Amino acid sequence: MLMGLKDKRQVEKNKSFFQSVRHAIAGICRLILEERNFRFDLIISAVVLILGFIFKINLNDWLWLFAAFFAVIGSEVLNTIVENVVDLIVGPHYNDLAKRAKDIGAGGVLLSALFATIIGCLIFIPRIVSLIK
Ligand SMILES: Nc1ncnc2c1ncn2[C@@H]1O[C@H](COP(=O)(O)OP(=O)(O)OP(=O)(O)O)[C@@H](O)[C@H]1O
Repeated sequence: MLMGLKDKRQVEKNKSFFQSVRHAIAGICRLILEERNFRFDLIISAVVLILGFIFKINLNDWLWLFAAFFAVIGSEVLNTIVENVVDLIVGPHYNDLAKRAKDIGAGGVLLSALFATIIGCLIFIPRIVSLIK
């Protein structure tokens, strides 16, 4: 009980590799439970994964899909960090620099989503077209 409480309010460095991993997993759980956009990205990724199996795409296409997937996830993680740090600093007050930082973070996510959409279209549209023909 005391250990758990101590762990919850820990501010010093992690003492072991397993403690680092435990905190990293807690971070991933937070992303899934608290970030709607992150959940949306995971659902889209699952759909694309299923499409990849259905169309039997090749290794090169899989590599591009994973690159796109991690680009979106990575930018979503960075955006969430920016949002949290900005909220920590300015709190619930309007601030021009806060708006600037959050809008730029959101812009990064949008750009990576655009990159992922282009990759998805380049991989799947020709296959869907040849299926229809
Ligand atoms: N403290 C602030 N000062 C000025 N503008 C702000 C502030 N907080 C939020 N905003 C504006 O509101 C927008 C949304 O805020 P925030 O990113 O916190 O919400 P969100 O719903 O978590 O966003 P997302 O859809 O990216 O998850 C920001 O992009 C920014 O334009």
